[in-house]
Amino acid sequence: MASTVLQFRDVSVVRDGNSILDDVNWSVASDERWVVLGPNGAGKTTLLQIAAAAMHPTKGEAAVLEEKLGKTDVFELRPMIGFASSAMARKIPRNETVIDTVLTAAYSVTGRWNEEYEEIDIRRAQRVLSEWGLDGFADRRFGSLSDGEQKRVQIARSVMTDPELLLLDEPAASLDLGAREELVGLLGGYAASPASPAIVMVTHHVEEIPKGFTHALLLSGGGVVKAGPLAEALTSESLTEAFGIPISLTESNGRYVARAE
Ligand SMILES: Nc1ncnc2c1ncn2[C@@H]1O[C@H](COP(=O)(O)OP(=O)(O)OP(=O)(O)O)[C@@H](O)[C@H]1O
Repeated sequence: MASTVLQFRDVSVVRDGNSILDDVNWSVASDERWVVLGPNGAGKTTLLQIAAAAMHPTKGEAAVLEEKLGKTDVFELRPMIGFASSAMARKIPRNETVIDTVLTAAYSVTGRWNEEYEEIDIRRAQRVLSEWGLDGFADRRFGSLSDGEQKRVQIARSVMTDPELLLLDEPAASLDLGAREELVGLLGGYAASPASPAIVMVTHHVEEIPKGFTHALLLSGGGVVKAGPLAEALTSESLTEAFGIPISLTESNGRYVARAE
């Protein structure tokens, strides 16, 4: 049976007197795959920070993997959460090999020192690399990879620990069309597997929503415009409201295109 991996009740975040998130109510079940959309400054990254147990709400209550933030040891919680973001990627040493970039996730570090890795971890890292289309890349230096390959390594790293919740902050940002489609295809396959964890992906573009994603959360100005199953929450009307311009959304075979009217 599905469990609740995220439960936000009236969550607000205030910084310098500004409300960054405003009374957000949201819940994510273990078998759901969410896309989070909204204009620049809507609060998407802040929402992910709370989901990652990296930030506490100023007001309200957030539970992550059924543990209330503020009443649990976040250092025990964080290894159960996979998080791929450009901020995380910046911490990966450029000269780290791809296999070590993924392996070090098992030890919650970036940059291999003198750790001895278990054979079981090495085999898992090789399997994860293969799942993300990175066969033959194990000995390459992270900094020598293309943007698309680096993004896939970041995701491989974030699923290495077999997390119960996977958070992706703009995984397809800066990718060319071919690399984007390759990543979206891999994410779609991953999302469709019942063995995969709950996924929350922030993106700026509906074109980047993989098939197999089930729910959408639209944010604007720190507040929820719409949240729910994709077919109900992701519409021309909700995008128009979130972005403040008339937007027309079309869906074809599980993929989306949006443009201003
Ligand atoms: N520590 C802080 N102090 C003051 N304001 C902040 C702080 N952190 C974030 N903000 C502001 O909160 C708002 C929401 O930021 P956030 O990064 O969550 O938005 P976002 O939806 O992820 O934006 P983008 O799409 O541009 O990445 C922004 O206006 C940002 O400037």
